[in-house]
Amino acid sequence: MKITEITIRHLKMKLKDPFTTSFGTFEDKEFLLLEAKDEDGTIGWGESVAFHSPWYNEETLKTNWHILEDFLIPLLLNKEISHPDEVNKIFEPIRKNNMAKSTIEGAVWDIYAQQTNQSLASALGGKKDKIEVGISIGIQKSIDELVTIVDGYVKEGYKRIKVKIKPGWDVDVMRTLRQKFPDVAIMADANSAYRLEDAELLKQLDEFNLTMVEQPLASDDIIDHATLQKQMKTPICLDESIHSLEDARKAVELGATKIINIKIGRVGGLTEAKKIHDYCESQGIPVWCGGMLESGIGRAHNVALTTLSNFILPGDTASSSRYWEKDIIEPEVVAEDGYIQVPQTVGIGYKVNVDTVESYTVDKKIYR
Ligand SMILES: O=C(O)CCC(=O)C1=CC=C[C@@H](O)[C@@H]1C(=O)O
Ligand SMILES: [Mg+2]
Repeated sequence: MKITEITIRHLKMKLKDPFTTSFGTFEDKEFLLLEAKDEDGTIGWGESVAFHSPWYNEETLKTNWHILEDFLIPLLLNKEISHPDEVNKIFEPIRKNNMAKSTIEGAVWDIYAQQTNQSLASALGGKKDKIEVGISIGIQKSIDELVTIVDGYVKEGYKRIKVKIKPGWDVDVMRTLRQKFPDVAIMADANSAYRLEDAELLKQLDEFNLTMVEQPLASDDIIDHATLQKQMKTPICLDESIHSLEDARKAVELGATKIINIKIGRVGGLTEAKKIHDYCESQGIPVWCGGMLESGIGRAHNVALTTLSNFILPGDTASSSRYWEKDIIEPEVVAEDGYIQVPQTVGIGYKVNVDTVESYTVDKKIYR
């Protein structure tokens, strides 16, 4: 396979529900979409999960465009490759910038799956024909509002409820949710809002039988999470701290985590995501697929990855309709009673509606 043309588009899609983070509240999702064409004219799609601002990690939409245009595309364009696993090797001279690397590698995987006449799930070695999914809910104005939202999603059949916590919005919130929903799988995502000094407070969460507490401490930490895990019954799940197989190995060996949230973009692509999955499986560490408010293309990649055997916990890949009035794929991703049927057609398994893509496109550049 030889990639002969790449198109980068900057899309701006209005979110149905504003997304609140430590950086503020976003009404829109702005992200890069990458369309790769090979010498036979086969087209593959990849999505950058880098946000418009560097609040989740150091990458942004603009840094991704720069790294893709000035380094990754020149390295890959018109180079003969036989398998997507080679892309990581070609990108080795470029440090970090995992989300930029993942954007282009995902498109190569899509082309490879089409050329080998199989679904992306099958190309990755996935066997499931449906995947279990949960829902991630942002911080709300009041606990009552949160309870109403959770109630709606539980009634829709989502298998796991993820809520964000931060100092002042944690123990009381989780106590109320557990009282209202005694039998629902509930987890908390702290997005590094706490310090090791908060251990006594975090230990209070052990009372609520949570499935996990995600990334309670610093986004570049492993050692303090190991200290905290020794003091908590609730399993710690790492997200932002894990950028590679090596990070996962060190975290597991140090006892810093009992569960890993795999996000394809954060770890540099599907090849590395699969390596982390396989290592965790060998160590008895369950994994699940995190979300980054993806459009249908990133959502499709997440669905395919989640078909691998050790994705045994529900992920954050909810229905397209939770995020978008109109997604850019047909059919849209639909979770019914907490399950998504895995498309068996070749490639990512969903048709990309290019007219809809163009309707959301605010900037575009073609590289040959
Ligand atoms: O895609 C989804 O719906 C999940 C989004 C989500 O929970 C997150 C996205 C990015 C950073 C965090 O806020 C959180 C996470 O850490 O998983
Ligand atoms: Mg997280």
